[in-house]
Amino acid sequence: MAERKRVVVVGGGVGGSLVAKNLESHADVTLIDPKEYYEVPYAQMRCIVEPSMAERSVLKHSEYLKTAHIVQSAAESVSGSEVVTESGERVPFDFLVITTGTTYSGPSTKAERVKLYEADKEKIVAADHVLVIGGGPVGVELVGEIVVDFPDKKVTLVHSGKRLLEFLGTKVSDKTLKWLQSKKNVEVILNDRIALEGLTGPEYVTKNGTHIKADAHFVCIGKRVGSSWLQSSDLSQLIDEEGRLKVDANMRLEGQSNIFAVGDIANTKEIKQGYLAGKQADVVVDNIKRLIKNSKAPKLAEYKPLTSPLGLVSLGRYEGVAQFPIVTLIGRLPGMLKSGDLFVGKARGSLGVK
Ligand SMILES: Cc1cc2nc3c(=O)[nH]c(=O)nc-3n(C[C@H](O)[C@H](O)[C@H](O)COP(=O)(O)OP(=O)(O)OC[C@H]3O[C@@H](n4cnc5c(N)ncnc54)[C@H](O)[C@@H]3O)c2cc1C
Repeated sequence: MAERKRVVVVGGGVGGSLVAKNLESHADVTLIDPKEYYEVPYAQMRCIVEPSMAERSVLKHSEYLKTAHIVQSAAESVSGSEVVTESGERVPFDFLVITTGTTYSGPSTKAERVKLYEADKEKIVAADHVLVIGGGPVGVELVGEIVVDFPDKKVTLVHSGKRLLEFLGTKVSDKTLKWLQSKKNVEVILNDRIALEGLTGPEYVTKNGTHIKADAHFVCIGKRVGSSWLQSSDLSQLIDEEGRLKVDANMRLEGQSNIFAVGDIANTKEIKQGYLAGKQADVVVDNIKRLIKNSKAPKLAEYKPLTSPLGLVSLGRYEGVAQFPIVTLIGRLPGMLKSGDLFVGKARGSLGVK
């Protein structure tokens, strides 16, 4: 019998967990991730107000992977056909899939992750006034969770951009601003910022001189693309000006026959979303299977980037705001699509876990 091919997946997030799961019965798969778990990212802000949800939204890699090897360490570089980890392991590959989306600096065990959510909730419970910094999807979703579960708290949202949720269209921004201000009494400060160095409180001063007295703050600003670990390898030539990896139509790194990228790290021309990471993962799984079967230039599947941005942002546990191709909706209807379970059941199902 021919030897099984070695597939190394770097990053255990939305894309990496799916690639590892769907290839483990076809190849000798190794997943490299600094955490012992995959976390459904869409539920993160709910976990802050309801930490017990993390029992379902945080899954140890060992819960959904049956035969794949798990190396719990950050990858440090790619050297020839090996991935070198911070823990000093050298993991050889026939196929490499890079899915290190955005940089991660949180806890590495599930128990610590849950504890952190409990501490976050206590912070909110003890506060009369909560300050949220950053009006992208993460900041807006957190504010939504707080105002729905803790309607008596005063909440201030400070955002450096001129509108909220800039990754979607202006209709989404306008409707969301109105929902927050008129319906939920949130103080929204746009076009202003709070310096993050030495941030303590309870007195916060914005760049434009507004004073905010708050008992707790949360920083929800965009994370960096997770490609810095590749800087010292030959693949660094394939990092674009945004820090993403240049991929071809088959999701392979440009000019590479056996190295793929999936998810936020890939420079596909579209918004960066988890459901797109899932679609890319399907293409990569398909292509690696084809290459395993027939290494002599088989026809490979192509990934078609999204042409009009679709987006769904939850506003607490009942409502949401959605941008579809021809209509933008806010309220219970988009909320029904996401805000209850936040796709946790779906994500668990796609990894074969009930
Ligand atoms: C609150 C919130 C709500 C969201 N809502 C939606 C939504 O409704 N719909 C939607 O489609 N998208 C949503 N997104 C966006 C979505 O989560 C991302 O687009 C998606 O997670 C990208 O997947 P990924 O696999 O590229 O990276 P990630 O899921 O970010 O995973 C990256 C993985 O790489 C690992 N890693 C990083 N560096 C290294 C290294 N050096 N070595 C090894 N491993 C490393 C990390 O530990 C992590 O496991 C939301 C995001 C957040 C935070």
